[in-house]
Amino acid sequence: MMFWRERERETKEQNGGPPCGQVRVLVVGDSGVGKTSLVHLILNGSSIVRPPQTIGCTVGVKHTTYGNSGSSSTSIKGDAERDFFIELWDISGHDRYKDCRSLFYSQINGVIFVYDLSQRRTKTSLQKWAVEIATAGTFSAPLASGGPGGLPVPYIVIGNKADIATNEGVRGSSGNLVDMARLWVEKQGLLPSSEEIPLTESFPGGGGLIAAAKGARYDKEAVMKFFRMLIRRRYFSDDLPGNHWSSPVQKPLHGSSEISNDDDHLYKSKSSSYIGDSYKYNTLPPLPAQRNLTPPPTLYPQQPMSTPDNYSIPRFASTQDMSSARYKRSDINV
Ligand SMILES: Nc1nc2c(ncn2[C@@H]2O[C@H](COP(=O)(O)OP(=O)(O)OP(=O)(O)O)[C@@H](O)[C@H]2O)c(=O)[nH]1
Repeated sequence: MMFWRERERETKEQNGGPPCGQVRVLVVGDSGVGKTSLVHLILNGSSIVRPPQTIGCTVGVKHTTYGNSGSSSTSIKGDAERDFFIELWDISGHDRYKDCRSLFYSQINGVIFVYDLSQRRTKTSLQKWAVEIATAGTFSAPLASGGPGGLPVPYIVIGNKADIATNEGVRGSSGNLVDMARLWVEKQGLLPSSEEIPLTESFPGGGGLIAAAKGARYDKEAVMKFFRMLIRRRYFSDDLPGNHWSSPVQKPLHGSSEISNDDDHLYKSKSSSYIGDSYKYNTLPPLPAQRNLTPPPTLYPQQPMSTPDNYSIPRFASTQDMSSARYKRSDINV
């Protein structure tokens, strides 16, 4: 038995590197915007009814595969399918963790910014989050130029709670609406792709809710594409020195449905609930210290306290939105 396991391991290693890999994604945004709910949905495909308030940071891990034995959209020529783990670091948005949360900004491959479509200030404060991460974080496989606030890794922006936002985007939450949202999250998390969205009568809300559910289902695919893009950048890009499994025959595919351009800092989604933001990028190149950090040999979750590269990188800090109001959990009336 040991013999075969050993042989299998050797074969995989001869095939271009260790059998699995890992990318780290921060999930950030103001308290109560729905980060924990979103992570739970990504990991489990179902809603969480009463998410606890995150204390500091919670890490969830999603398994996926990437390589030529998967779907054509994830294929890499000449490369066997491998296991990858997406670490989702759900950072508490509460102000009480403001001074210590930079502990978690280590070896970042990508960022998911989350805001509440019904609370406009949660969107404007994303710039502040971007500056904080860019200033205090260390990055794996950084981009050649910085994004919002100097952030040197790809990111997506997710507008959550589409079910309670009006077309104008500013309506406060109410208890009933939150209940409706829970119902919606349950439905959209459990629906197989072939199944129709439930009839209008199933929901107390009407067409807007159904549209939101449809949009969210579509965007789950967008999130997976984002993860695959991060895997490709870290492990299959010829441009990044020190990456595992990079070889002339392992060039990234540039399929039309994939996020193939590394300069696409922001993944732009067309759907209603995942909304691309038109950040203006500054033109600062990444500092030498931010150049590609050597990835670890396996994909097991990294321990933030033991990471040797836990240092601060002084970067240009935007003053935009520094005055954004505090967002209280009570504002969403849950
Ligand atoms: N209406 C509605 N409510 C949602 C949605 N997603 C999450 N919620 C609710 O919003 C509240 C806050 O959600 P969380 O996931 O805990 O928010 P968070 O961003 O992780 O909050 P912190 O842990 O404080 O940073 C909970 O009551 C959720 O049920 C949604 O899409 N629509």
